[in-house]
Amino acid sequence: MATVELKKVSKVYESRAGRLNVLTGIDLEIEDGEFLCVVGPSGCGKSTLLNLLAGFERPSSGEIQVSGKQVTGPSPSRFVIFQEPALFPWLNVYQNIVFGLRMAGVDLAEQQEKAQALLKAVHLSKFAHAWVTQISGGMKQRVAIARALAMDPDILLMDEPFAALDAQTRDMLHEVLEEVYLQTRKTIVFVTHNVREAVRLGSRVILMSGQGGEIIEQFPVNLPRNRYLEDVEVVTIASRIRDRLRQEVLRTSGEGGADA
Ligand SMILES: Nc1ncnc2c1ncn2[C@@H]1O[C@H](COP(=O)(O)OP(=O)(O)OP(=O)(O)O)[C@@H](O)[C@H]1O
Repeated sequence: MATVELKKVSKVYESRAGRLNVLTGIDLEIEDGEFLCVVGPSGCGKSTLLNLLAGFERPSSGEIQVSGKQVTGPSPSRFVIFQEPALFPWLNVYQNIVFGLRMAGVDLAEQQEKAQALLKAVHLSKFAHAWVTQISGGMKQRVAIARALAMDPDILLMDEPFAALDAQTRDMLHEVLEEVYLQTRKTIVFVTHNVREAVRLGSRVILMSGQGGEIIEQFPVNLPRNRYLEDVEVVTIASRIRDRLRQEVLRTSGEGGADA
């Protein structure tokens, strides 16, 4: 169980330039097994929200609880996947996936069993012994997903994980992630600039304000899976969100925006 609760969470950064209210009074509940996507204008505090959930940073006020326990720092039960997969270049695909298990002292047979299942889940069985320096960006990100799942976290926190990939590779990663989600029902919080990606993947999309870091609207996505970026329903919901996002960008006269 990993129910996440944010209670009046605010984050303020103080710098020589002044005080920056990045998040203000965020109240949010994320259900166990929910796939929550976060969109909003550039610089609105999406990554900050994820960093607070990860425990990399502490709220200036308010509280974050996971399954009733306050988040006070990072934990292997909340695994973060970034845009750059940060794999160990001196290890092959298999060794990267089992790295955390090895460190945790998991016995060899269990490491092998888990790795084989994960390699299959991310469609990399044939590449188990490839060096990570020799595989594509999309494959690297699949290794990162498998490495995260090896630790069996309660929550996956994903910060624009597919933003650097070409459209075709991104489509494939959407399919892999959706399969993984359907198999594991992990709670996922996924930050993206791409509204259509958010609707294609999420069971709910939250839209953040351009300034002051509030949630201005929430969009449930009650569409059956598997979904595709081109599905009429996906496109329709995405265009509603994009219109609202455009209004917000204009309102705050920011320079940010969102991809289609
Ligand atoms: N450690 C920090 N110290 C000071 N300001 C910070 C710090 N981290 C982030 N900020 C500022 O907080 C604001 C929100 O940043 P954040 O990265 O959370 O936004 P974002 O919505 O993820 O942005 P983007 O969409 O461009 O990735 C930005 O103005 C950023 O410059």
